[in-house]
Amino acid sequence: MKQVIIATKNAGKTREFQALLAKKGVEVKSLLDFPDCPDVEETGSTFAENAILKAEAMARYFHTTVIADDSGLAIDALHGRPGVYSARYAGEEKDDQKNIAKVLEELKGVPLEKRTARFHCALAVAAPGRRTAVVEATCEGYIAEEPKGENGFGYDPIFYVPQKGKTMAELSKEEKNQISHRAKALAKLEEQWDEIINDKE
Ligand SMILES: O=P(O)(O)OP(=O)(O)OP(=O)(O)OC[C@H]1O[C@@H](n2cnc3c(O)ncnc32)[C@H](O)[C@@H]1O
Ligand SMILES: [Mg+2]
Repeated sequence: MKQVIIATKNAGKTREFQALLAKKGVEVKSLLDFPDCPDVEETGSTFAENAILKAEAMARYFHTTVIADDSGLAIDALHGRPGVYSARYAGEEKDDQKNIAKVLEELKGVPLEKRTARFHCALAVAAPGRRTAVVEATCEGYIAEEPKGENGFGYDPIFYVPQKGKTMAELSKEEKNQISHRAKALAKLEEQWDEIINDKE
């Protein structure tokens, strides 16, 4: 069985990688499968730096190739916030509802045309003794006036995708995986794929 470790403790990201990589016949393990693995401090100032920190720490820990995802939402009217602080925007407890409420409060009274935003995803591939590779992608949209939809995770209920006429949380998993920042970044790893996967008996 082909396998890859994604260095994330986020259940929503894990589900998306599982769906995206199932098509290739690759089994995804995330850090949720390894409850004892250490936390990595995200001290970088960019998505790429944080993805590299997480990937390299976990490649050392597991002695094998890992992919890390650092992602978040950049809102133009908020000068790019929440940005690299997306997970903890409303506090250390990483509460999606509180993060959404904080963003909507900050954007109160801002008209739709000024509510432009994008999701960013940086994926770092690290392996012991190898130079770490990074790819990045974005997905453009608007911040809705109120949350809508039950699918996805994080800021998906307030991220309006104009070409679909829906929020990201109203899209099916398959639809999100056709357009998302994460899917686009993963596609950029296509050429390196044979070196990334581990063959397990
Ligand atoms: O660091 P790991 O363990 O991967 O998990 P995390 O949740 O802390 O992940 P990040 O540090 O990359 O923070 C990303 C945050 O940005 C948001 N985010 C990222 N991708 C998203 C997506 O596809 N849809 C909605 N929100 C997303 C969400 O709130 C995440 O918690
Ligand atoms: Mg994190």
